[in-house]
Amino acid sequence: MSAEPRTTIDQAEVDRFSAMAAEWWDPTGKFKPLHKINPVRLAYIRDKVSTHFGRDPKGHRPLEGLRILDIGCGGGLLSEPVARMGGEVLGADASEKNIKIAMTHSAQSGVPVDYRAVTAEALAEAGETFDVILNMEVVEHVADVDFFLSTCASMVRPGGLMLVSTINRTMKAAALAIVGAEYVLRWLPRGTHQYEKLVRPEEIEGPLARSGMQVLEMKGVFFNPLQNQWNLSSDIDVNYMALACRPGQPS
Ligand SMILES: C[S@@+](CC[C@H](N)C(=O)[O-])C[C@H]1O[C@@H](n2cnc3c(N)ncnc32)[C@H](O)[C@@H]1O
Ligand SMILES: [Mg+2]
Repeated sequence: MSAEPRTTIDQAEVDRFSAMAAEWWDPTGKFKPLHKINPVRLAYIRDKVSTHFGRDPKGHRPLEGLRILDIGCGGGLLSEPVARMGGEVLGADASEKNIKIAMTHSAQSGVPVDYRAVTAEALAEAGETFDVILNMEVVEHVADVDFFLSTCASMVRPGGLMLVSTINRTMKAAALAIVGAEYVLRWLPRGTHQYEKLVRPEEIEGPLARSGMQVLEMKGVFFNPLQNQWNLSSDIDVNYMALACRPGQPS
């Protein structure tokens, strides 16, 4: 008897996102926190990716010609603005419903993105490779973090980058990102994040290093209630992003 193939899909998680799919592009809906955090993470992506590839971050289309995978793209909140910066974006999500919403939105806005309802393991199996992989707010929702990250890393070309954002598994994150955001402020539906599924920095660094990648920096992202906005921070106890590269020359 053969063993079940290894999968990154946690079906209950994918179903939860599918059930909310109609709200992806509503800035006041269930994905409001992602809309609010978008400016700071898009600026970070633009800066880091364009600088790494020798482009001018202030240029018109600084990501022109780079092949970019947005894994777990949801409704495309990142895929579209990254495509506007010139990236050739493949938006992949395990939920067909999310992909349908993303396709409809991109058809309406006229921003081309190659959306596909596939997993990272299916893309890797098909031999796909990328200059940049955006892995934003997904690791805390998958079935097998190690397999998910190493599969994504295997698709990063020499000289390429991967960005991973998630929530740290700390008491501070439980207080702010779960109790605060889901129960007190009600920014997110209850049950969006489970404490055990949150991901520590070393749990990202480990599989990436074993896949031959080098973590260049970890950056915190913190909500400032006085400014009512998210900013970069040196505190990685709650929300944070990891930037990693595969050594080598970009082709
Ligand atoms: C919190 S959303 C993040 C959406 C987007 N990356 C963003 O930051 O705006 C997580 C997404 O990951 C998707 N997802 C969960 N498990 C996945 C898997 N194993 N492979 C691909 N996508 C997955 C969900 O369907 C959902 O759309
Ligand atoms: Mg999340």
